[in-house]
Amino acid sequence: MEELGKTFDDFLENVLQEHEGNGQKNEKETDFVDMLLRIRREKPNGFEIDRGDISMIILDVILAGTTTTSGLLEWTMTELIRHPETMKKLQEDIRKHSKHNSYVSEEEVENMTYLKAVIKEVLRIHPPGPILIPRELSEDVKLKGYDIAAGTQVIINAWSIQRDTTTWGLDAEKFKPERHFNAPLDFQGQNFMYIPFGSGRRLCPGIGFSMALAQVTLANLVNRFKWKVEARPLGDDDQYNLAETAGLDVTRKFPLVAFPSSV
Ligand code: HEM
Repeated sequence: MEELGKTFDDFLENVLQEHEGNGQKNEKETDFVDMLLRIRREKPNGFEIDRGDISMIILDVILAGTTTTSGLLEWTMTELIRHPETMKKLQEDIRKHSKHNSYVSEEEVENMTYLKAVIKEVLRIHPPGPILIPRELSEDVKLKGYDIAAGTQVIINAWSIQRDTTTWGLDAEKFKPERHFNAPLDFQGQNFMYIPFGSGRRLCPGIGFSMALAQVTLANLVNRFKWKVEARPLGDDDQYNLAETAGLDVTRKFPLVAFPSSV
């Protein structure tokens, strides 16, 4: 573990040194690290950040922003391959809104309501961060007849909240994007039956970034190719495809191996 920490510190140090070497040459500033370095240099809002803060922000983005988004895409492809009808409807939605044959743009994705419902549904039954960030109570609380003392650590199980049949109905375990049509649920965590990005002060700050990335990547993967997985010779495919890892972020236990062919 110490070794890993040292390697990571070296990696962050190299990234910073390389970008500091760029100075102000990167005028377009499309690079996230250059942008942070400019904020440190120019303090545009009177806000100070130091080199240590920048390292920690880069670390946050790498730790919190990579497997969550790639896991979401892997679960989405898994569910689409398990549900060919949904895959077909999604392809129709994409083709209806996209002018190009070769790619789907970020602007076009904005109008794809079925695509958004598919992603919402995947975040409901496969939330990549299923137990949120643990909270500690700052004062004694009485909740639904339970006394919870100040200092108690509370773990919120979004995974099970989002599969609760009392709020989601008897088919809560079923993958059904249509349930999000005309539903007012968003990702802001104000409706506690749906909290894939958490809620309150610690709400995920990466919602906009991860949604933009996931939507446009998914639209292009589905629009351009037909996808197929190899049938497993024996055993229950669902048990294999839906097995989850354990941990703070939860991905597929057995990676998805899918083969594209042209449409
Ligand atoms: C599908 C993608 C993602 C999902 C499902 C997700 C989910 C979550 C969840 C559930 C939390 C805990 C919120 C809480 O406890 O209330 C969280 C926190 C966080 N996420 Fe994300 N996240 C995703 C992508 C990203 C990305 C792309 C970034 C950064 C670029 C990011 C950065 C963070 C950070 C820094 C925190 C900690 C916030 C804090 O403690 O105040 N996440 N995320």
